[in-house]
Amino acid sequence: MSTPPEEKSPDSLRNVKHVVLILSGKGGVGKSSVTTQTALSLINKGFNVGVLDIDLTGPSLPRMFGAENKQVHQSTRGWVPVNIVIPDVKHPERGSLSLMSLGFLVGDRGNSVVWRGPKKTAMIKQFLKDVYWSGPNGAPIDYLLIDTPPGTSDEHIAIAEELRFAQPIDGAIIVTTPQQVATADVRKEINFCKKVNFKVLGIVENMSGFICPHCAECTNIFLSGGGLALSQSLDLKFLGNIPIDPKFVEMVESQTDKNRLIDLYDDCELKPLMSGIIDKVLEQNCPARF
Ligand SMILES: Nc1ncnc2c1ncn2[C@@H]1O[C@H](COP(=O)(O)OP(=O)(O)OP(=O)(O)O)[C@@H](O)[C@H]1O
Ligand code: SF4
Repeated sequence: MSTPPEEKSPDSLRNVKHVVLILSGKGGVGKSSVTTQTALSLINKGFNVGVLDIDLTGPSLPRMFGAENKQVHQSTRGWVPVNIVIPDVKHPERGSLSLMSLGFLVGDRGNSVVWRGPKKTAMIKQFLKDVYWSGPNGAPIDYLLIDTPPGTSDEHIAIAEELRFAQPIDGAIIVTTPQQVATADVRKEINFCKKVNFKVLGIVENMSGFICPHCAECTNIFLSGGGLALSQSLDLKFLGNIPIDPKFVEMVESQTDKNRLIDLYDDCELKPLMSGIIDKVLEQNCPARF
């Protein structure tokens, strides 16, 4: 018997090899920053990356990538994401980056979206189905990163339902902060992954210490090490710590068309740390979707 059309894997993911979700129990722990840096790291390792910003309450990725004024358009194959990084002769080792965010559709960043459950769910499902993902010249997207809203809400259930037909997906990176690891939110997020059968690729402890802008020394202003302890107690992989680096925020704010985040990030103290974190994800050798 053939599969009913609504139960097919979303066509938009046909050209996507790996899907990774970025989750956090609470807002403001740096999920979007970790998504951004995961994307930058993967590009620097030569992968073609797609980023889907599904955080409908506060889509922040267009701002992080300095693309707030860019526009998406529709083609016969679906929404065409914004090209943030395309291969260039100066950096042949880099991959590409394309971004789709609700922020491009609602425009003004102050125009926050206050949709009720069913409308949100419908939007998320449409986002997963209707974006035409493709690398340069039709090359496959190696990694699609999905930046989800914080918590385990209706939106997450919608994502899980939609991705059920897009297996195998690699799984989820859980972002926490040193203060948050002791709370129930992270455990809830991990239980959610178990329930919907998403593999936890590992835990990242963000805002773990502070890099001094003067001497680059890292000081633990809050307790550190909770992320590692939590991973050990739940038998999950600990991917690493990312300290607060005021220069990272400065880089995000100082981008221009000629001075892009991908270039500025080369001088960021967080770059090698993030590279090590991503290596720990890659070494898990998750099977590609095709
Ligand atoms: N390691 C870091 N170093 C410096 N600044 C950081 C770091 N992580 C996050 N930030 C900053 O903290 C703020 C909140 O981070 P971010 O937007 O990534 O969090 P979030 O969890 O995605 O939030 P939300 O739930 O609102 O989407 C941003 O201004 C970001 O630039
Ligand atoms: S780490 Fe402390 S002592 Fe060193 S430069 Fe920074 S603020 Fe000053």
